[in-house]
Amino acid sequence: QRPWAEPYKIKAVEPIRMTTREYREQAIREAGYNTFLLRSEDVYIDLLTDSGTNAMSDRQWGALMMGDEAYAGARSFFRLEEAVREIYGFKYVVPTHQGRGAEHLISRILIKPGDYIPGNMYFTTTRTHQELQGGTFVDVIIDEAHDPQASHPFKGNVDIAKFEALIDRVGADKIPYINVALTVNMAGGQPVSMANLREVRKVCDRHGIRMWSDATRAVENAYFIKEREEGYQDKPVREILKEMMSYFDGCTMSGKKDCLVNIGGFLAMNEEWILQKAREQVVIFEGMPTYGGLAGRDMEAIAQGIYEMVDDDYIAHRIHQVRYLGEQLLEAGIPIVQPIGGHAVFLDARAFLPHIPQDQFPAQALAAALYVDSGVRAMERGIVSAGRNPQTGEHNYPKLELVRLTIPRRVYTDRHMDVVAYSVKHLWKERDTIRGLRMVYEPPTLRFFTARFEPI
Ligand SMILES: CC1=C(O)/C(=C\N=C(/Cc2ccc(O)c(F)c2)C(=O)O)C(COP(=O)(O)O)=CN1
Repeated sequence: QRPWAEPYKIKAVEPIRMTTREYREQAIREAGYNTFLLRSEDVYIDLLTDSGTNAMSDRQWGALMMGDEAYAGARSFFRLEEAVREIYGFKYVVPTHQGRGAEHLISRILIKPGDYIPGNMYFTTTRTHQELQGGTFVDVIIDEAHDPQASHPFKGNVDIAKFEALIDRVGADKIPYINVALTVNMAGGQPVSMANLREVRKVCDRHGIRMWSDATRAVENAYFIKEREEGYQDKPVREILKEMMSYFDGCTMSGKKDCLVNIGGFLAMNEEWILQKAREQVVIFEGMPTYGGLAGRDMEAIAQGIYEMVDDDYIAHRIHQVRYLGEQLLEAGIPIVQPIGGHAVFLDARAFLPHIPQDQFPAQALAAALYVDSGVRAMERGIVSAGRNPQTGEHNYPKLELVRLTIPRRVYTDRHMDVVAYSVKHLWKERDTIRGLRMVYEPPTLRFFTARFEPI
């Protein structure tokens, strides 16, 4: 079996350095045991996020020089529009500074106070913008998604019965749209099948409910359909993505993931009245509709990234690199979310640290311990990220208490993955020495970004 190699060669490098353990113990203390508060220069291998941390290609860097910085009607906007039309298939697009800019616009346009927005598991910024408009997020994902060890091939699927039960309970006129995330970040980067998209479309058509996508990692989703769904093995990912998006009325997009850029996003749609509304709103919050908070050069980079992201060799390598890390941990008997997701390996912190109760923040403690052990930065995706219930003020207690090892695109080699695996295996042997944390500073919203902790 010929070994996998990256389908690219390196043209520029950015030195990284390993620090000492005592240095890292000091650094994590100063960062309040919150990996978000570490300085990048103190991080050896940065697996905090795949958002905006991807390497651009020579063509993308070259495209920056072609950026048209005209305030209105920039050429670069029309190149972005053309790429979205060709690859995603939507008629209209409004650029935004990043994904949550698009979430903000669509929430303001479609959600009225008292509305319900069903979705396949929550995402932090998505739910926050729905709640800011007086909407209530309702989780309609299949039960398997909440079980880290359940090995369902499409754990991101919408549970049609749950969706229809919500419609029966509150009425279709209280549901402006269903938000289908492709893939489902908080479930472990899990995909939705094409068959499920068709079923959701049928329910939406029957009740006149719009079908919206959070298409942030839709190319990874397309790759899983190619691998796992009958009839798609011989189709290029580009074709699978186009079919997936054809079931939707529109999408929000964080270009910082699939589209291989460091900043940027967009709202895309097929209905002209939504385009009109988005153009009215975007000038208030992001900028003219032909730049939406982005420089012309950013739009050029996104357009080029949209063409590169559907290259079959590129996406196959991307998915396999994540799997390469996950499989090493599975071989060592380390509990991770299965099947291995598209953008990250998720450690099951509840199973990793059964001696730490959830309100002592096991995933937060594990992420901090990993950094001290090896300078690898991961992200907490458990009770801290789940925040508090707006009605009761109580912690939300998610079933999934996870540490996300998120692999940026085209940045690290498999040797970096070996270093990460070595460190996680070492921690696994020493897991009984890891202690719980108490939160000593808690911000009111999206607390995980800036909260501070101390060891108990
Ligand atoms: C599926 C989806 C995302 O993954 C996403 C972002 N993701 C990030 C950055 C991040 C966001 C929120 C956090 O709680 C978080 F800790 C990390 C991430 O690392 O995964 C956005 C929003 O896109 P924006 O970041 O371009 O605005 C919308 N939809």
